[in-house]
Amino acid sequence: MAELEKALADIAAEMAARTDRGNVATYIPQLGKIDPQKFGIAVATNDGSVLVAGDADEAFSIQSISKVFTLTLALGEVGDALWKRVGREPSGNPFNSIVQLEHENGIPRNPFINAGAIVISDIMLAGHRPRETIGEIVRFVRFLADDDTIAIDHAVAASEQATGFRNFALANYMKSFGNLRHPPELSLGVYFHQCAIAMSCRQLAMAGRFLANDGRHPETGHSVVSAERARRIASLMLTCGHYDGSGEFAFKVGIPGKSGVGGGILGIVPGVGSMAVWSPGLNANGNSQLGSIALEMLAKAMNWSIFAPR
Ligand SMILES: NC(=O)CC[C@H](N)C(=O)O
Repeated sequence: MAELEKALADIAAEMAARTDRGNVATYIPQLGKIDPQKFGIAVATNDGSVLVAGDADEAFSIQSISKVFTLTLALGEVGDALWKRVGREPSGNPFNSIVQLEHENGIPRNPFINAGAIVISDIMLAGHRPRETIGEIVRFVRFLADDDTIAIDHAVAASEQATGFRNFALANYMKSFGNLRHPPELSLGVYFHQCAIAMSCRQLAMAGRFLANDGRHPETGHSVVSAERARRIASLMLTCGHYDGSGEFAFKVGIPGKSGVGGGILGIVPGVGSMAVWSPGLNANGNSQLGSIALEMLAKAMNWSIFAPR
């Protein structure tokens, strides 16, 4: 544990000093206001410790990291039927790309690109009003993190709703193929609100624990998903969690991860623990620039690559 504590402190100190911080997302105006100097990191180990460094208790917009939680919920609701409407292959394209949908019958490549996550939101809407589905997502994340203070940042949701022209295009396009069952604006309403959930690194690391622990909530031992499902969700994080930067992240860090344009990354080391990092500046693929570097340093220091023999 002392080794991990030192690794986190060293990483936070190095990251505070770096000037190559990437650029904050400005296409969602509310995110453009965030201070790029922020840096936080947290690790929740399977044996119950939580270690943090930097701004690990400051909430930020989780954005696409929410797609891990909605995929988990939707699989619980409809099971493997979900895969008729969303693929499981890396897209090799930016997170908000529309190009593949035309040739692939409006079926998004995977649940972690925007198009895929909008279909997942549509699946979760079945039989519910948007506010009920949004409530279900927030309750699930609170349960996973063991923290009832987690909430949606409504200014971020409104900001995205007002400027989400790409996402409206994706939703309308998929609707034309029959891959959305509800009016696009309702599926998008769910999607924008899940992306606007605000969480700290500590809360995110806590929420990811079930994925590192064979699908079980480590404290209660209760099953959140089956062990097989936890492995499958983690495998998609590895292959698709960083969009067209997924190969690079797997190559350099070697753990399943999911990024968001708020600058957060959730990382999973099966059997060991869950971790979250936050630095708002993004690289060219829309993934946290220093967050990726920090996780690379941490995985190296702790020998956490999933490809390292245990
Ligand atoms: N990569 C992301 O985090 C993208 C999510 C963001 N809400 C969007 O739709 O553009």
